[in-house]
Amino acid sequence: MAINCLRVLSKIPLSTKPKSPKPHLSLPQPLSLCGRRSASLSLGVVAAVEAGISHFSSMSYDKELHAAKKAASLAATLCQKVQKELLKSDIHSKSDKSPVTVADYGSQALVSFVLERELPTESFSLVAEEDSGDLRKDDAQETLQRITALINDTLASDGSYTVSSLTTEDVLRAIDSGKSEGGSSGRHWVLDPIDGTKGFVRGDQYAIALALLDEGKVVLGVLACPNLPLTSIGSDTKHSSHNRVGCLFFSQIGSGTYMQPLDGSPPVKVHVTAIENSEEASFFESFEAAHSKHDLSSAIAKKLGVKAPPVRIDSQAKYGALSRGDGAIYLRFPHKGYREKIWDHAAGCIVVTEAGGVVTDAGGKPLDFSKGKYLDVDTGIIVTNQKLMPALLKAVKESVEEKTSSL
Ligand SMILES: Nc1ncnc2c1ncn2[C@@H]1O[C@H](COP(=O)(O)O)[C@@H](O)[C@H]1OP(=O)(O)O
Ligand SMILES: [Mg+2]
Ligand SMILES: [Mg+2]
Ligand SMILES: [Mg+2]
Repeated sequence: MAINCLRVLSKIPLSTKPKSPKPHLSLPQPLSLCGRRSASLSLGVVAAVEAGISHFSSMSYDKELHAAKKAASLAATLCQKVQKELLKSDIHSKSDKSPVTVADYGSQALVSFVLERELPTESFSLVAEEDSGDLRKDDAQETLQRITALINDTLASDGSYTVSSLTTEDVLRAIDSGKSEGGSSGRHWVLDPIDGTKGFVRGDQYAIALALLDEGKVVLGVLACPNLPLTSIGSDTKHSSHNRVGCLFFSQIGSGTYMQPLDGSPPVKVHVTAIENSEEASFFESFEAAHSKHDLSSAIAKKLGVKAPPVRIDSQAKYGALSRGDGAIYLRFPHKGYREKIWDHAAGCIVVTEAGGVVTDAGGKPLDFSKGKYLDVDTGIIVTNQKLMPALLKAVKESVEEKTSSL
């Protein structure tokens, strides 16, 4: 079915914006996020902001967005095939890491190949999670052949490219296109070919997360979430095994966030929740306790008077769910020593901010994607709507201080 769906998707006109979306605020992120475009800004800052507005909002990234949607959708098809095989196999082989390796590399090579094909005139820079080092080893040749066959099958069933089959060398080269370091000048694609590996192996949530940086700023993002139900997964919603799954979220700076089924049905504009009372809020966090401190999130939620239990799911699907109002808050506090990477947040961040949300570190600073592969964040990452952010920041600050002083 996914294959037919991709055929449908590829027939969607180049412009991915539906006919009459009401474009909302197109301020550059750091200021629009905090709603701080006030009289207290100096004239110099205002001038810089205006310059930022005209630079980014006058740019159209339609062509790049079309390519990104196509790349992420094809990668999703490839990952779905692998996950299906993985889940068919017995418990013993579930602990075998190779299926997920095949999907990680396959997804990265496919995205890289599609972007280069769709945008042949643009210089191509990709910052991505995987590299081909291990695949070039002698004992990995069988795996490399499996990956190559999987990519060729996926491209053949889509039918949009009249390429003769890719060779193993083409695949290695496509994976290694992802070796860029990113940074504050020029354009860089940012890719997590499978975000939420643990969820992928369990048969739960994962995402293919692709974003574009222009001069250090995220200007578009696409999140393909093959297992995410099309309807809400909030704490107050009843889950049914009949729910249709497979969501594609996409955003372009200044144009809002849209969600469409991965089967290619038309997109709808989405917004974060309008909840103002933190007692009514529910929050998302990692499924894996090793990825985020659940005890700290509970302390923060308690301070805010949150009644609903946490919704724990893997990957940047959390950002997607938040962008359509399934929950109000996302809390992420990695354990000491872990450094966040740009590919784990770039697409999610624009998907939420263009849907009206706010993404900052625990100190209230916007995330800075211009420093290379890593994000330097204070303590953690918090996400909510504009109304709840002041109370959330206060609760985070107090809870972090209490935790530190109790050590
Ligand atoms: N020790 C860790 N702490 C925090 N995040 C981690 C850790 N190890 C891996 N990750 C990354 O966290 C993200 C998923 O977290 P979660 O699902 O909990 O939100 C993924 O990007 C995952 O990488 P990967 O892309 O390899 O899956
Ligand atoms: Mg990741
Ligand atoms: Mg990954
Ligand atoms: Mg990984």
